[in-house]
Parts: sequence; structure tokens; C-alpha cells
Amino acid sequence: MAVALVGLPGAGKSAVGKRLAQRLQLPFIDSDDLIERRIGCSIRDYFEREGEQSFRDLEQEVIADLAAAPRGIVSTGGGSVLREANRRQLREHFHVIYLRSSPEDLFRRLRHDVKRPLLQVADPLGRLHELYAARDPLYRETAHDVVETGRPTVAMLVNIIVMQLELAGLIAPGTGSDPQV
Ligand SMILES: Nc1ncnc2c1ncn2[C@@H]1O[C@H](COP(=O)(O)OP(=O)(O)O)[C@@H](O)[C@H]1O
Ligand SMILES: O=C(O)C1=C[C@@H](OP(=O)(O)O)[C@@H](O)[C@H](O)C1
Repeated sequence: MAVALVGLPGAGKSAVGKRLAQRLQLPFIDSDDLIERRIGCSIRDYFEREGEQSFRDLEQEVIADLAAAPRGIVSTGGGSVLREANRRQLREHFHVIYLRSSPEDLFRRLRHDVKRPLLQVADPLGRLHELYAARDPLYRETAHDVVETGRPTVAMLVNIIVMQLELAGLIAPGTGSDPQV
């Protein structure tokens, strides 16, 4: 069973993905970490030096590699759904979950962020609205499930996803039982 989390920057793909992986005792894989290991610098620096298209090429290579041996809980980069080839690879080889968040919630979570190159602009909320408008349909096209992230905490989102995976027959009931209960 392999799950890929998609959604805008700040949707909780890393935070939720890590806890979900712990809960299901599966490896957690962050595709942006894999890219940073390949390039040997931060994604933000790489964007500045080489530009977005070059980053997207690398991203596509990493997604193709992951799809060739799907495993664990994968946190994808927010733009990984932009290319049709990536959307197909993700949908065919992973159970894809879209963590949907409003631009306002994302802005609240990321207002002090300095790592995400696309948000280092004068009006990050405006940029989040643009990204949402362009990408929400692509996340929906790629995903098998959509989970609303506005109100629930990270722990609650993990519970919701475990329940959905059980209902979909992807994990046996009780596999992800909450150790605190
Ligand atoms: N549902 C949530 N409620 C409150 N804070 C959240 C939620 N999801 C994520 N966060 C916080 O928002 C920030 C961005 O989350 P992160 O997992 O890095 O997003 P992504 O990997 O999708 O870009 C982190 O500080 C994280 O703890
Ligand atoms: O939205 C995007 O296009 C990007 C999101 C980032 O990942 P997160 O979604 O983890 O921030 C990272 O892949 C890169 O900065 C590009």
C-alpha cells in the first residue's frame, strides 16, 4: 500500500504524512527532500539559480522514480500535479489524497515561511489565491480522495485518513489503530 499526499504549500503534506507513516509503520518519503539531496542545495536556492522549469524537470524525474517502486507515505511538492505525466504516474501507482485548504488557512500557516520560493513575493495571499485557482482542479483530477484540512488538527487528519484507507479496503481494520486510545 502506497499513499501520495498532494496539495498546496502548507496543506500539511509533511506534517500529516510523517504522523500517518508512524501510525501505519510505513516509511515516510518527502519528494522535496529527495530533490534537495540530488541538487545538494535548497530548493529555494535552486529556483533562484536555475529557474522553475529546471526544477520541474527534476521533480518529474523524482516522481517517475518513486512511481517505479511505490511504497510508504509520500509527501509531494505542491507543484507536482502541474505536469500531466506526473498526475498520471501518481494516480496509477499511489492512492492519492488531496489535502484541501483555503488560501486564507495556508497564509496563516505560512506567513513566516522563507523556504517556499513561490511565496517570497509582496502579496503571498494573492499568490496563494492564484495557485489555488490554477491547481485545485489538478489536485482533484489526480486524487482518489479529498480531505478538508481547514478545521481538523494534524492528529485528527491522520485519524480521518486511516478511516478512509480502512473503508477503501487498502488497510485491514485495526492496522492503524490509535495507540493512545
Ligand atoms: N491541519 C493543520 N492544522 C494546523 N496546522 C497545520 C495543519 N497542517 C499543517 N499545519 C502546519 O502548517 C505548516 C505547514 O505544514 P507542512 O506539513 O509543512 O505543509 P506541506 O508539506 O503541505 O507544504 C506546519 O507548521 C504544520 O505544522
Ligand atoms: O508549489 C510549488 O510549486 C512548490 C512547492 C514546494 O513544496 P511544498 O508544497 O512542500 O511547499 C516545492 O516543491 C517547491 O518550492 C515548489
